Order: sequence, then C-alpha cells, then structure tokens
Amino acid sequence: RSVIDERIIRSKYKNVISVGPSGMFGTLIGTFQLLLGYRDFIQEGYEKHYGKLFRIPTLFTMTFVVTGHDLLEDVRKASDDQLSLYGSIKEGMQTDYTMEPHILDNPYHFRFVHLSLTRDLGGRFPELREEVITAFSELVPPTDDWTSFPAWLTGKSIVLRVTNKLFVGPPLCHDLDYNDINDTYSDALVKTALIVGLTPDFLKPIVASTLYFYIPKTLKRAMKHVAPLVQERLEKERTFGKDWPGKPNDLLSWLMEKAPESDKSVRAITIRLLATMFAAYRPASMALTQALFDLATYPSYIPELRAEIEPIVKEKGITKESINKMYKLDSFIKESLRLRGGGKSSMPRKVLKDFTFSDGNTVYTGSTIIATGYAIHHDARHYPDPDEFDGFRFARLREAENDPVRYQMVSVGPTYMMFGNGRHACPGRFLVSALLKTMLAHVLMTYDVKLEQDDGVRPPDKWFTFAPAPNETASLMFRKRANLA
Ligand code: HEM
Repeated sequence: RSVIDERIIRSKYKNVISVGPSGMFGTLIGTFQLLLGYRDFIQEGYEKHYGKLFRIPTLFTMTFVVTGHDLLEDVRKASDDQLSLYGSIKEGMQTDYTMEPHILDNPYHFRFVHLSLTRDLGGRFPELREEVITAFSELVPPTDDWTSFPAWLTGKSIVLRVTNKLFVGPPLCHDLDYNDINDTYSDALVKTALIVGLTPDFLKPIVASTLYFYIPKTLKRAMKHVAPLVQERLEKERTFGKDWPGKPNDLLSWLMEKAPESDKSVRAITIRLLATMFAAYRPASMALTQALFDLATYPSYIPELRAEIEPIVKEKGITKESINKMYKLDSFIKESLRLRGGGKSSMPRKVLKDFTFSDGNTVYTGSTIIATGYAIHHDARHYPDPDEFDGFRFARLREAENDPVRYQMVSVGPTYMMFGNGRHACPGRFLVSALLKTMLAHVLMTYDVKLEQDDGVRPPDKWFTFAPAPNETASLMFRKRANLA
C-alpha cells in the first residue's frame, strides 16, 4: 500500500483511541521505536484504556490492541476468513521470503500436532520419559559436588532432543549437528523476518536475498541429514509394504505419507520439519529454562513439591497418569509461564475482511490486531500481587473451587494467554505440559538445584522485541540429590 492509501485508511480510524506516536514524524519515530520501546506503548494503552480497543500507528502498518473480556471474546469467535492467525504469521515471519511462498496457505504440517501427537501422547509417553531421563543424564550428569551448567543452552539441547524424537526419531534426534541446525534455522528466521518486515514491500526481495543466504545454507545442511533417512524409509516401504514392521511413528513418516504429492521432495519435507520445530522447541525451551530458574530462585517450594511427587512416583513411577496427579507441580510451572511469558504482543490476527467488534468499532482489511498477554498476566484484576512469583497460586484456586480442570496449565481463557485462545490455541500444549512436568519431576527427584551466585537474585530476563526470554548467559548449579543413593 502506498503512503497515501495508508493515510486514507488511517483517517477512517480517527474514532479509535490512538496511543503512541502520531503524525508523519511521529509514525517515523514509531517505526524505530518498534525496535526500541514500542512494547511500552502497548502496556501504556492497556493500563489507560482497559476494556477498549486502541491503535498504535507505525509507518507501514496499523496495529490494534484488543483488551478486556468482551473484545477478546469477539476475536476468539471470529472466523478464519475474517481474522487470520496464518495471515499474521505470514507477515510477522515474512514466510514468503524466509520459508516458502504459500507455506501457510496449507500448513498441513501443523495437523501432525493436532491429530497425531496429541492423540498418541498416552501411548508414546514411556519413550518420551526415557528420552527425558537419558537426555538429562548425558547433558546434566549427576555429580556429588555442585556443577555449573549453562541454563539456556542445556534447556534448549534437552528440548530439541526430546522433541526431535517425535519429529525424526533416533538416531537423528541425538545428532548434535542436526539439533544445532534446528536452532540455527529458527534463529536465522527470526532475525531475517525482523529486518525484512521493516523493509518497504518493493525492496523486500532485494533485502531478503542479501540476508537470505544463511537460511538456504542451513536448509541444505538439514537436507543432508534428512535425505538418507527418507531414502531408507522409502526402500523399506518398497520391500515390506506401506506399514512395514518398525515404521517410526514420527513427523517425518507422517509428512512422507500425508504431504500433497507436490510436496514430497526432500527439500519440501525438510522445510516442514524445520517449520514445525520452530513452533515447538523455542517456547518449550524457554518454559523449561524459566521454570528451572524459578526452582533455583525460590528453593522454599522444593520440599513441598517433592512431598507431592515422591509418593506418586513411588507408587506408579513417572507415567502419563501419575503426572496428572501432580497439581502443585502443574501450578508451579503455570505460574512461571504466567509471570515470564505471554508477550506484549500475543494472539496476532491479520484482518482479512472488515471486522466490527461488539463495541461498534470496525477494523479494516489489511490491519493487524493483537492482544497483550503480558499485560493480562500482570494485571491485578486477574492476579493478586501480579508481579510476585506465587508457585502454588493455581493449586490453591483449584483446591478452593474444587475444580481440577480450570486452573491447570493447559486450560486457556481470556486471563491466561500463554497458549493463545480459541480455535488456534496451541495444539502442542498437551505435549509440552506432559514434557515440562516429566522434566521437572525428574529434576526434583534426581538433583538439588541452585543459582550460581548465592545472592538469591534471579538472572534477569532478556527482552527481544515484544517478549521476554530467559537469561541466555546465566548458569545453574546441579548436584546429585543429597539423600539419593
Ligand atoms: C511452552 C511452550 C509453548 C507455548 C508457550 C506455545 C504457544 C503458542 C501460541 C501462543 C500459539 C498461537 C495461539 C493463538 O494465536 O491463538 C501457538 C500455536 C501453535 N503451537 Fe504452540 N506453544 C508451545 C509449544 C508448542 C509445541 C511443543 C508444539 C508442537 C509440538 C507447538 C505447536 C504449535 C502449533 C502447530 C501452533 C499453530 C496452531 C494452529 O495452527 O492453529 N507449540 N503456540
């Protein structure tokens, strides 16, 4: 859209509350503030105009922030052809330039998470638990003396390995180079998307091709690992038939079988593998690292968590059923997610058709709307002492209301936005809840954990555009649990 079109569209919005920069120079500044402090406008708007729609202009886009229960419900109920998650990912991740044009016209790879992963979770749990235990024993070997491990790197490595067990299976899920490629690819995507996103449309192809070189390079590296595996599985299929004995139940098999014929090349399959991993491992690694930081920062929770976990594990071991009973642990992790996550910009939706909210405001085609999970999670209307870490907050609510479902980690709603809300709420949350509880239960049973510095100060989060991320450089200390034989 030209700048003139943009100004005409903006004039239609003059009745919607405006927050942040205004006027031509204001919007120019606003664009730079996107990188520097744009998220503060979102917070400011939320605090001043709670329950209303407000807009924040930048040079190339108009972002609308939805606040309060009723407007969030409007978004939840809207159809995909009005408000589109994929449209906003396409724009936010600049997928035409960073992944594959049209990848989000048919994101069939996500259906693996919706259909296969979640449905088979119970049956697959024992192998996942084994992978968690082996990953910890190799990456955090229990020692008699305190040993320091880089928290973010270790958290990422464990999550990549366990998730890749479900995506490509062994031995590739243990391959350090392949796991590193998944990490590098995600990092390259985020950085490239940010720069291309700030570039005017007519320059995007040029800018993308300049920056793009390390995405194809990483893709080629990944294809070198995936190609022989595809070949091997195709040969087995030719020899033993479609359902050959020992056929792995993973994303790779799923893609080889379910991808449209035009997408059966190694390249197309590898892109979908990497794209699914991008959605999965980064938020899951952040959640694990943050929960470990919280365990080390607030050690007073450890005895009560152990008192909950130990008898359950003694009776049944760590199983899908037994982790369901660990509701204090569930509460602890959920509180960590609430306090550290959500993002100032969450649940993004691209407006594909003019959309009128229940308060009468209309947003026009081409705009973007967001909610602000971080502000919601830090709002005293929803959470008393919202900036405090209260590990058993949700466990107490569950007990007080005798409601085993409403306050669990996987339950979504307008006051808990970690996994979004509505038909696009994260389908991986059932897996991630099972994984995080298994990991934390294993850590509590096997190790003592503490901060590297004995000052009780939690390593500060690092903000990247709209969302806080765990401290990347801090380490955590582990040792074999004191009374463990
Ligand atoms: C703590 C970890 C995770 C967090 C915080 C998280 C968060 C989210 C959020 C906020 C959304 C968008 C929801 C919306 O806009 O309404 C989403 C979507 C999605 N997530 Fe997750 N996620 C996590 C882990 C995972 C994992 C492990 C997987 C895969 C195994 C996964 C797969 C997906 C997919 C496929 C979508 C797109 C849903 C759709 O197509 O409708 N996520 N996630």
